[in-house]
Amino acid sequence: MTVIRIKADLCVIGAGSAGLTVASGAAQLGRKVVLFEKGEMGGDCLNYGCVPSKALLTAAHHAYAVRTGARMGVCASEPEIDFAKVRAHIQRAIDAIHPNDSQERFEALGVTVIREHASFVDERTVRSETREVVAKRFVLATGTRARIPPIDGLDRVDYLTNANIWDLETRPDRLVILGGGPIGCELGQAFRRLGAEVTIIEADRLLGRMDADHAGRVREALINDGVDLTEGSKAARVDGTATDVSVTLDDGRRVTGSHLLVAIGREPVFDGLGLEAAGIETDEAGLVCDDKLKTGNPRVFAAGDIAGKGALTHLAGWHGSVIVRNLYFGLPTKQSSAAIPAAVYTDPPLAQIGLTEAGARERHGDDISVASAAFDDNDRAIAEGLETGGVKLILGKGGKVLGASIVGERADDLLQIVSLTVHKGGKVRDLTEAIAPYPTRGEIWKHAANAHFQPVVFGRWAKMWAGLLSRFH
Ligand SMILES: Cc1cc2nc3c(=O)[nH]c(=O)nc-3n(C[C@H](O)[C@H](O)[C@H](O)COP(=O)(O)OP(=O)(O)OC[C@H]3O[C@@H](n4cnc5c(N)ncnc54)[C@H](O)[C@@H]3O)c2cc1C
Ligand SMILES: NC(=O)c1ccc[n+]([C@@H]2O[C@H](COP(=O)([O-])OP(=O)(O)OC[C@H]3O[C@@H](n4cnc5c(N)ncnc54)[C@H](O)[C@@H]3O)[C@@H](O)[C@H]2O)c1
Repeated sequence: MTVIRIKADLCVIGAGSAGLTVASGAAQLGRKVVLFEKGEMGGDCLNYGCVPSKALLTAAHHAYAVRTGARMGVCASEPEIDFAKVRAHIQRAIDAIHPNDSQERFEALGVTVIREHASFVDERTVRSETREVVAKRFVLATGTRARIPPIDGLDRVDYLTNANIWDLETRPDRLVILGGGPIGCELGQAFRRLGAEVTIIEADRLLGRMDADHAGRVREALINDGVDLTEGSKAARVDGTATDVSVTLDDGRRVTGSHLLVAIGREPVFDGLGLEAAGIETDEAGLVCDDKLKTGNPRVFAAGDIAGKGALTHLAGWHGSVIVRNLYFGLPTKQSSAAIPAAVYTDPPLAQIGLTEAGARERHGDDISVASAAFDDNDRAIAEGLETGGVKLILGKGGKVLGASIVGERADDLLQIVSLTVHKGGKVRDLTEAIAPYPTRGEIWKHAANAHFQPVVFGRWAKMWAGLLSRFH
């Protein structure tokens, strides 16, 4: 086969959230961009991650609302789940978002899109089956895939991962999930609410990176939903077939199910990338790169999951933006300069930004304080009958907001109110200043901030001052 040679300003490998952000930014700035994608445009987020999982959860939460409406006088019987229609709803969501990430859109932006596997042949050349690209700069954005642990017998069972669970034509009857991270919790709750029996096996504690108290609210919700949850035990052995699995735990207990989902974390995708030829080093997390995402080869940058700095779509987008700022705007930007929020879309959802209480204590000892408020003291939450959860503000010296965590209805969106304060290095006082409409859940941040100032605002000196002023008014 003849190989066509191309010269470009930028060559991007991987058309997921990270690669697409860099490619569109550079192309809109008039750079000649070549983008390689060996699989689906849009990568994991659109096809096997965020979008299908959130669409599945939405269907599951509808089923839950039908089941529990009676407490508000809306009576309905147990919902009937048509799994084919649930799948159609997921596909509709993917199809609706697809045009943003499509080959056609990127070609219209002027990007040369090549749907082939790419690999380095030397420090500044990438080759695929039909093309060879020599470029000034390269971005590796090849993502991650499910990490498969070396558990005895696992390789003899047709287990599921986030990549193939969307192919199931019928709902699993009894789903066993290895891992109680975001994937285990979101998919576990979704399938449970859609009628499956679900067991989650978590080696440590559920949602271990999130605030422990707030993660506890998600734990309670999963247990109330009927999820069978085991924390602190690992799978030691797996037996069975694709539709009849048995997992033996390290404490000797046995868990059985019709399907097994492995969701214990991610591993970087380096396959056949020719990294040695390009002089690029790797470690367990991903490509070794500096704070501007430059690898050991000064022409090559890492972006998204493969950079080993976290696995989130908005982080991948931020990486893309950091690279475009540095290369094409001349704005020196470090990837660590932004606080990255995270949300888990269970019911209740859980979200956080900056340091957790535990992380802040580890770093700053007793120099921190925590201001909190609960949704059972928020009028909107009470009116909705959804009072679970609350917020925590983690405060450093001078009231600087070091971090925030929220659990409860719409926590994912509500976090954004405080995200700006954290991002700008703001103080707790900033949260007391804006007036929130009543009754909204967002009032809760002001409530927590006010709780911090309560002893001062209504303290002894304040009373004396008010007494003095009242003599003149
Ligand atoms: C079930 C699940 C739910 C998730 N939910 C959320 C969520 O709600 N919110 C959130 O922020 N994050 C979520 N994530 C994480 C999010 O999906 C990832 O962080 C994001 O997709 C990473 O984007 P990326 O561009 O780094 O990699 P990817 O999206 O993995 O894209 C990499 C692309 O590179 C291609 N590729 C690899 N090697 C080559 C090669 N040699 N040549 C050509 N192409 C190649 C691959 O085919 C792939 O399309 C979820 C993940 C999963 C698994
Ligand atoms: N809402 C979101 O933003 C969202 C949703 C899903 C996934 N994601 C991203 O995808 C990444 C991967 O998700 P994940 O849930 O697979 O990974 P994770 O690393 O976040 O969680 C994996 C969990 O599995 C446990 N574990 C590890 N080995 C185990 C074993 N042998 N047996 C049982 N448990 C074991 C860990 O203790 C951990 O709690 C996340 O880190 C996140 O960045 C994000």
